[in-house]
Amino acid sequence: METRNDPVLVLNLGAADITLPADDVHYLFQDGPLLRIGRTADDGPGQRLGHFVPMLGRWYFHADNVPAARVLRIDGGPVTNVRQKLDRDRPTSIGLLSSAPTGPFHPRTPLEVEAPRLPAKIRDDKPSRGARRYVIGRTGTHADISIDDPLVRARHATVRVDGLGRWWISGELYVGGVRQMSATLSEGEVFVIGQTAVTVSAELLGGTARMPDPVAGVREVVPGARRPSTAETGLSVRLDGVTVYGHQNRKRLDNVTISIDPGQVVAVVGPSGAGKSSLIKVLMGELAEQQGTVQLGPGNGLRTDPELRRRQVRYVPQGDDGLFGTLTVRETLTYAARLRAAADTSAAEVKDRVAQVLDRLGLDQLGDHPVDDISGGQKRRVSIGTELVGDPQLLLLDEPTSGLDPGKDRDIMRSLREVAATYHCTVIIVTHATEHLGYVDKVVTIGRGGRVRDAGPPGSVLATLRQPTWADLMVELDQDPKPGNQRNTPPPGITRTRSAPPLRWKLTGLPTLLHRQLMLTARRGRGTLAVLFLVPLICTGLAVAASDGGLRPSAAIGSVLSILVTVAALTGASLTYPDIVNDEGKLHRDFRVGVEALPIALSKALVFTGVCAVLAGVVSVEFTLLRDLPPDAYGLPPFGMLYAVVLLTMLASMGAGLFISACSPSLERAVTWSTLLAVLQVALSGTLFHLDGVLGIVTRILPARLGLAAMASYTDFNSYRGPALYTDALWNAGATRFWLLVFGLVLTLAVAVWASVLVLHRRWTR
Ligand SMILES: Nc1ncnc2c1ncn2[C@@H]1O[C@H](COP(=O)(O)OP(=O)(O)OP(=O)(O)O)[C@@H](O)[C@H]1O
Repeated sequence: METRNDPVLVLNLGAADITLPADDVHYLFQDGPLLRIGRTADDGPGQRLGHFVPMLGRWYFHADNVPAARVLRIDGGPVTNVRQKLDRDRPTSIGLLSSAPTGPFHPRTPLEVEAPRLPAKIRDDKPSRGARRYVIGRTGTHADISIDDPLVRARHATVRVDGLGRWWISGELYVGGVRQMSATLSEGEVFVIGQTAVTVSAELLGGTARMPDPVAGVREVVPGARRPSTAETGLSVRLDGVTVYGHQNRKRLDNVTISIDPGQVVAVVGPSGAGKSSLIKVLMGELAEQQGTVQLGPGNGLRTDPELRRRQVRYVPQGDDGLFGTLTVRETLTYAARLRAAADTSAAEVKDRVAQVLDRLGLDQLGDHPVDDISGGQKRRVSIGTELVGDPQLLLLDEPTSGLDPGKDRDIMRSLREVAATYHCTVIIVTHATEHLGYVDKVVTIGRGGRVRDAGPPGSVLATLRQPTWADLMVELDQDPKPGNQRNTPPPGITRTRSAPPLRWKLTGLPTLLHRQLMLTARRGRGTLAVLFLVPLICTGLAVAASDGGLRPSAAIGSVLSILVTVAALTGASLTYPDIVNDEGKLHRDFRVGVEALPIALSKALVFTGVCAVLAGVVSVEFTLLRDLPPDAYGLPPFGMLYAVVLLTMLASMGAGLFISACSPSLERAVTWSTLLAVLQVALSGTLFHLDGVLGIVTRILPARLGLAAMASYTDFNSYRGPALYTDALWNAGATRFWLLVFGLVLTLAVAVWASVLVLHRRWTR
């Protein structure tokens, strides 16, 4: 059976797919106009172009050299890297230069393909050494080719032009939906930079570019005046025969074919359960089309990189989900703008963009109001504005008018119409509300079973479907198809899974998220903050009352140790267990625009580390002022030991709380798990039970047990406990043991945060 480490590669060089088993390297040869695959490196005749190699569960194509790479096309796109990762979830097509291979292909059987069109002399031409470099960058910077897109950096890529007018581009771009760091493209070919599709055109270079005679070789292109980008904005959408199966092979979408032009406003209507949300998820790349194809934008290809989808498709969730109520409208849009912009965007640019959106959505008077204090309709505008600050190309909205008063829903529909016009953005609205469909260009009606019944201008749909009103149409759609027709067996071999964004350990956006988390924590309200400080203050009082001797050697310090670590452990977990689960909708929204789970989890962990540092200080100072500390040991002063162990116990528990929050589907579930954790930490810290054998080992993952053991080791607790009481080997004195326990707490924290990142990523890509 195929495993992750044992993948086959399916190659398509024409009508038939061929399968390369993962047991060996396979070599690619060019014999004039013929392509063939060999099992050994010198399996000629012909020139060897490179080899396919399976490595760690993936397939790569290694070109033998740059000219060899340049005569090939993989999946219709140029081969610009000598080492290219291949997609093993779909057949990979290989051809020579721009020609598509024809006829069936079999290993070791020569294949007829069209010969390269360029004369050999010209084929390897490069821009001359002195050729001018054009900078592609964001509008408002000093770029030669300026792109009005917040995701484009000031110096995003550079272009040099060769004698054939081909663009040699270096920088992060997407060609055919695949990410590349460099590419060579001819006039008319399309690449995506940031989220914007750009068509290679001499026009963009300033209009005075002279294309020399190809055979005469390379000549420098004369630079002209800087001019605005002619890059396309607003994504076109083409779905062709898209089918998605759900539970028990019921169709969620059935053979959906739709075509939407750039800048159109489209409403998707249909009864509950028809498949509207499924359609949106397919467009976002969160649901795989099991049959058919989805194409976004011009020439993006069908293998759109999930990262590109995150940039190009922007989603406004239902209701207020996705907004932090304690932030002001301006803060909400400012954080959103920063998270949806290139890293080198200045504060002034962000401010400008936010001011523009506030103005266009009629929110400028409400900039300083907390989101909690504005009306439902205004919140919807803020939610739409949250995506507009990123200058979207394709905006998807889930029920933007649900729950609004009549009149307010019309205002929202009207502003979406304006949004499409001013932002040159394609807008797709899923809605149950049919009263204001006059504002849209096209209505897509979906009936039960995920079938598109009609798609066209609002006026024509009712006529085509022969219904007097939209209400009648909804009733009719709800009944279609008759029960029993809905279940279908998917054809064999179409278990296509979506290509989810891979887990990336990138910290992009962390400063913004940290700032936002600080504001959110500070705005938890005076009452909540007071309780946060009072609980450790009062509980430390109990530890003080437990023994006059404090942490001086005596049999009574067991209770003191127990209370101190319990305070630390419970305080730490209580800070975070409700946090992610409460913010899940908002954090998922950040993830959808390209922020990784790592900075999201880390921003919470770092801010709560700061809170723990203060609370551990409260506990340690209060206790030190009122009671004695143990004698010095292991080169660490007693106050340092008390503060460090209380803080690390708090932090490790804070990490465990974060993990619980990341795993829990609801707040109720998070409360249950954190209560269980609290009980375990109190009961199994070591002073209530004699923890030996397996229990003694297993409980070492509990922060309270590690913290108590570290303090017990520092105070040499085993040596003066009463003979009637048990001793625990973990409590023995010894510098190595003490520092190992401290390390154990740090490790618990690190593992908990790491596991939270994994769980969050999985949750958002499932
Ligand atoms: N996660 C899922 N797994 C499997 N099937 C699902 C899932 N979610 C929805 N479905 C099914 O897919 C079909 C379409 O559901 P979908 O949510 O797309 O409809 P909808 O038109 O958006 O409904 P509503 O207007 O109530 O949100 C329904 O039959 C539903 O039961």
